[in-house]
Amino acid sequence: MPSLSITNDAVSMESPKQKSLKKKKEKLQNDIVMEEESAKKSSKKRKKFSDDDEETKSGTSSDEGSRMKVKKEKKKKKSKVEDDEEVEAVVVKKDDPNAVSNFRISEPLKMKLKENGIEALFPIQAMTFNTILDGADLVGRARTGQGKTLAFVLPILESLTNGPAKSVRKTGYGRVPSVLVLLPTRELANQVYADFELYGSSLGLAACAVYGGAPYGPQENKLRRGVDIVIGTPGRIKDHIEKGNIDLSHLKFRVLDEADEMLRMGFVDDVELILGKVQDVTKVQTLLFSATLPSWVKQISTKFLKADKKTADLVGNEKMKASTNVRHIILPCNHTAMAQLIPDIIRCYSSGGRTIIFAEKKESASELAGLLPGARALHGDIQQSQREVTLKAFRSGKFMTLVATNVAARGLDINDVQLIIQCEPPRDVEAYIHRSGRTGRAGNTGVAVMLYDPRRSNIAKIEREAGIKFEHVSAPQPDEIAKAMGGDAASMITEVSDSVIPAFKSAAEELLKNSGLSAVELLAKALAKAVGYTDVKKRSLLTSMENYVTLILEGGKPMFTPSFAFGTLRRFVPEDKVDAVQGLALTADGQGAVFDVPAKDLDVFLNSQKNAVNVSLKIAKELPSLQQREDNRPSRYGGGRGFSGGRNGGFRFGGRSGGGGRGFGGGRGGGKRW
Ligand SMILES: Nc1ncnc2c1ncn2[C@@H]1O[C@H](COP(=O)(O)OP(=O)(O)OP(=O)(O)O)[C@@H](O)[C@H]1O
Repeated sequence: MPSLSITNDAVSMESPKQKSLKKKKEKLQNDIVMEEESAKKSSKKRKKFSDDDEETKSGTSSDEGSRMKVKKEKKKKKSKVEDDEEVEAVVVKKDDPNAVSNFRISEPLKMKLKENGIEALFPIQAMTFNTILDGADLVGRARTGQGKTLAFVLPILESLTNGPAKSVRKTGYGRVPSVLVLLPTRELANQVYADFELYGSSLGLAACAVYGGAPYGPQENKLRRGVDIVIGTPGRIKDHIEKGNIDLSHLKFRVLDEADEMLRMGFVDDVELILGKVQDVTKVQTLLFSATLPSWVKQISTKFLKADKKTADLVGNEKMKASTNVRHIILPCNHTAMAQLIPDIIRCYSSGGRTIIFAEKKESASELAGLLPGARALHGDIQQSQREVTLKAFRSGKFMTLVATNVAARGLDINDVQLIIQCEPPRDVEAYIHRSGRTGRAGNTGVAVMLYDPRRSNIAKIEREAGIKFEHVSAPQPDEIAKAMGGDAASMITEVSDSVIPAFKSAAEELLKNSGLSAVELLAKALAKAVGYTDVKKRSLLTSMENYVTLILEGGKPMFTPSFAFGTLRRFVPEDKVDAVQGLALTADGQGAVFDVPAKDLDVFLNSQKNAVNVSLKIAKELPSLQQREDNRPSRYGGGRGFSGGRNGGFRFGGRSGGGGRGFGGGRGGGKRW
C-alpha cells in the first residue's frame, strides 16, 4: 500500500492520449449544457501531511518540483495494422508507488481512470487518498493544476460504494444526498460536477449541479428523483434547502472547494447556514481544498473541521506559491496601448494555443473583447446561458481568446490554455496565483504575462507574497514577432497544394518582374500576409505605445521625484514637447528618469541637449529597473486583515445580493462583483 508520503516518482503528465480523452470529457461537459441548459463540472486541489499543526509523514515540500516533474514517458509505437499510425501511450512504471493499482480503488473506477489516461495518482491525490477513505477530515493545498479535484472525488466515490460511507448511504429513488460540494462559481460547479458524473457513473452514483442563474425546474426534478452528490454555489444551495429540495440529514461528506474565495466573496452566512444544517457533525467528514489558504482561512477551518483533522499542504512554507510550471513575465504598458499590444503578445507567447485575458472590471472585459479580433467576454453581467455557451465554445476551440473577469480565475481547467494575460496587477496575491494557474496544468508548461504601469503598480508586493521572481520584458518588437510567427507562416505556405502553382505562376512572374523586389523579399511579404502581420509597428519600451520612443535622462545627480525630472527637461526642451512626454518614471538607482516621446519629436529632444549642461539624454536600448510604488492598500476582502468583517460592495457572481457581511472573510451586499 502506498504511504502518505510523496515519492519522487510521481508520474504527472498530460499525454496526447490524455488530451484527446480530456476533449471527450469536455464534450461531455458541453453535452450537459445542451441537455439541461444549466449543468456541468470538473476539478480541484492540495499537499504536506500533518496532524493538524504537527507535521508528520510527508517528504519535504521542497521536493515538489521533482515530485510533480512531468515524466510523460511517451512510447511511439508503429502499428502496422493501423497503417503506420503513431500511437502514443503514457507508460507508468510498474513499481510506481502512486500507480492507481496501488490504491484501494475498485475495478470499475480503475477502468474509468485508465480510459481517461490516468494510470497514476498525482502527489496530492496519493497523499490524501487513504486519509479521506479512512474517514478523517482534511485541509488540502497544492499549487494550481495539480489535481486537487480528483484528490477528493476518488476517495469520496470509493467511500460511498466500498468504504465506510457505504452502509449508511441512502439508495433508491428519491434518496437524499450523501455528499455536498460547495464552491464559489457556477463554471466551477459544472466542472466538478462533470468529474463526479464521469467517475461516479461507473459506480452507479448520480450527481447534480445547482447554481444561480439557471432555472430551478431541472435542478428540482433531479433532486426529487434522488442524487448521491450535490455540487453547487452557496446561494442556490441555500435556496434549495429552504424550499425543502435538499435534505442534508444523511450527509456523509461536506467539501469546501476554493474555500478562501467562497468566504471572501461574502458567502460566509450562507456557508455557515448550510454547514449548520448537519445535526451530528461527528458523522460527517469535512474536506477543505484550495491552492491558496490565507491564515484567516486556516483559522476558520477549525470551526468547520474536526479537531483531529489532517492537513496535506504541498505548498507549505515554500517561497514560491504560484505554479512552478509557468513562466511569470511582466511587461510595462499603459492603458491606451493595451488593445494594440495584446495581439502581439498573443502572437509571441501563445504557441498557437488558447489565451485567457483577465480584466479587473466587467466593462473592461467586454470592451477589450470587442477590440480584439475573435475574442469573447465572460463575466458576471452576462446571462448564465450565454456564459455556458461561451465557455463551451472556448473549450471546443471555436475561438481562442477569452477575456474574463475573476469569474474565470478559480479552478477552471481548460485544455491547451498556453497563455494568461493580466491587464493589470490584481489587488490580491491569491488572484494572481489562481489566474496564472489557468495555464501550466497537469505538468504542462505555460506563460503568464502581466501588464503593469511602472508608476502605479506594486509588483514587489506580488513578488514578495507569491514568491515569484518576475521576468521583465518589453513590448514585442517586429523582429521578435516575425520570429515567433515565421514558422507558422512557412508551414501555411508549404501546406498549400502544388496544384495551385500553374494557376498563379504567371501572376507571380509578373509580380517579380514589376515589383522591384527580389524573390526572397516578395516571399517575406507573402509570409507576413499569410499570418496577417502586414503593418510593422515599433513600440516604446516603457508604455508599449506605437510610434513612441523611450528615452533615458540623467542629470549628474540623484533624481528624487518625477517633478524634478520634468523640471530638468524644461530647462532645455520646448514646453509643448515636454507636455507630450508619456509615462515618466524614475530609475531604481535614483540617478535618472525614463519616459516616452512621440517618434516625430525624437530629434527635437536629442538635439536640444546641447543647450543643457551636465545632462544626458539617450534612446533606451532596454528598460532599466524602475522605482516601484510601495502599496499598503489593504486587500479587498478578509485576507491579511484577519477574518472579521469586510467591506461592503462585496460582489459575487452567484447572482444574489443583500445582507451585510458578518463573520469572516468580508461581507456581502452590493450585488455582483464580476
Ligand atoms: N492523476 C492524474 N493523472 C493525470 N492527469 C490528472 C490526474 N489528476 C488530475 N489530472 C488532470 O490534471 C488537471 C488539473 O487538475 P485539477 O483541475 O483538479 O487541478 P487543481 O489542483 O484543482 O487546480 P486549481 O487549483 O487551478 O483548481 C485536470 O485536467 C485533471 O484531469
